[in-house]
Amino acid sequence: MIEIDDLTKRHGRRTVLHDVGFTARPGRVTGFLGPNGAGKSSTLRVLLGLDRADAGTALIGGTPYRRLRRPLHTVGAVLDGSGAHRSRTGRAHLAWVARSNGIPRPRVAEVLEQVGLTGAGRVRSYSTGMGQRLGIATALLGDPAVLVLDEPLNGLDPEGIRWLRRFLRARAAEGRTVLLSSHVMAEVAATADDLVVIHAGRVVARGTVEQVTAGHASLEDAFFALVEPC
Ligand SMILES: Nc1ncnc2c1ncn2[C@@H]1O[C@H](COP(=O)(O)OP(=O)(O)OP(=O)(O)O)[C@@H](O)[C@H]1O
Repeated sequence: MIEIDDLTKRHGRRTVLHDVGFTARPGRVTGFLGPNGAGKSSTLRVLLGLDRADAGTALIGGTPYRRLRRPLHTVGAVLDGSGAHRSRTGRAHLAWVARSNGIPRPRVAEVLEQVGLTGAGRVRSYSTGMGQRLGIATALLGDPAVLVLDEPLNGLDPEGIRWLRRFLRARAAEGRTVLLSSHVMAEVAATADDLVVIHAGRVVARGTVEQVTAGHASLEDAFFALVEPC
């Protein structure tokens, strides 16, 4: 479970998050949707302990990230690529992360299998989709109940997008909490159960996909009705 309450974040005199609040629940994929600069990454950075909020709370399983005793076992995050060195193999990268977090080595083969990267070589030869899968494999190492992905669809081809949609749905079906930020509306509508729409640092809608799109032909229409000034 992810619980975000009244989050406010300022950079200098500019407020980039205004009382942002929402919940992402276990067993569901929550789409975090908004145009560029809306505040998605800022929210996720606070959630993942990379930045401090000026006010409000962001909890993962009831605890702020910085107080988690075993973060990799609680939340898996995919932010900017895999973070792997290009001259390493994906397997070597995962083995290194596992070792430095006290995760048993056999887990590496399990996560490689889960993301379909078993036979892959050095990271420098990876496509965008493979890099994304390696990031996801890294996030899964600690078998966390919560997965957070920031713009995971960027640069993926149709096959990669389909794979990711099925993969995230399967993780939610296992009872995990999946939070997925994106500005790709049609894909989010096809993947998510719940939506949180953020615009100019404020949550402008939240609810199930059906609730947020009610009265509109598509999520795209609902989105523009929410974010465009009348
Ligand atoms: N370190 C920083 N200093 C100043 N302003 C910042 C900083 N980080 C983010 N911002 C501003 O905060 C606002 C929200 O940015 P954020 O990256 O959270 O948006 P986003 O919804 O993730 O957009 P994108 O899809 O473009 O990544 C933007 O106006 C951005 O310029």
